[in-house]
Amino acid sequence: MRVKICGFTDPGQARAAARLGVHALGFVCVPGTPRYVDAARLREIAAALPPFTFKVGVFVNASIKTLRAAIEAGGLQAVQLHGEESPESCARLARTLPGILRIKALRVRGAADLTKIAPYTDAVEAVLLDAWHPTQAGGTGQTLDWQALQGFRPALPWLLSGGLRPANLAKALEILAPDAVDLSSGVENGVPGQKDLSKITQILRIASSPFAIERDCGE
Ligand SMILES: O=C(O)c1ccccc1NCC(=O)[C@H](O)[C@H](O)COP(=O)(O)O
Repeated sequence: MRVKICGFTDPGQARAAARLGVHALGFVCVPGTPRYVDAARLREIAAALPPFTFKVGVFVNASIKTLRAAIEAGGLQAVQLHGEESPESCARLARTLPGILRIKALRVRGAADLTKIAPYTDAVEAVLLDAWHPTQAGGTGQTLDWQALQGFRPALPWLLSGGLRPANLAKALEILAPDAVDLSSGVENGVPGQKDLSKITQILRIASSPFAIERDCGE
């Protein structure tokens, strides 16, 4: 099970997470949100990371100019799109941003929302299912209804996100079979953007062997 951790703001914490074996690191490039990193900070974090670290920028309805600036500053390999980006605009990014993987994030309130995924099948490389929230585009700590997603097998790779933490990851992986998991607030110490390396270590352990781990990761 691949693990993506999102919302790093500190170069030292990002480097430590990469060294622990986190597969992909995410950086929130959305001004006005609590984990926002601007281009200068993104550059600083990227410079602190070991070679070959997979870096993902997180955006909401960003312009091509904004995407390009962040890709350049952070040496990003992928963009994760949390706004109302249409399948057509995602498909166009293959030409405007060649070589950059596209992940479309969809906020899911119920099984009916899953019908939104099919139009993205040929437009992005992966979808990320996040929890629905009336005002926040991500990082909410809210979980999806995992039972309602049981048997979910989209035509493209998918990441499970939304409210995952050491105490519930094994349970989520008992019910669902995503290609990767994505976490943010569940591996923080209560302050947005401040990651807790011991929680990240627990997550990596659970993700590598979810059914062998006793659920002793109480909150
Ligand atoms: O994390 C944010 O602050 C954020 C803000 C705006 C758009 C997206 C954002 N996060 C995207 C992520 O990939 C998070 O990891 C995902 O929403 C899950 O967050 P959490 O429920 O806290 O694990």
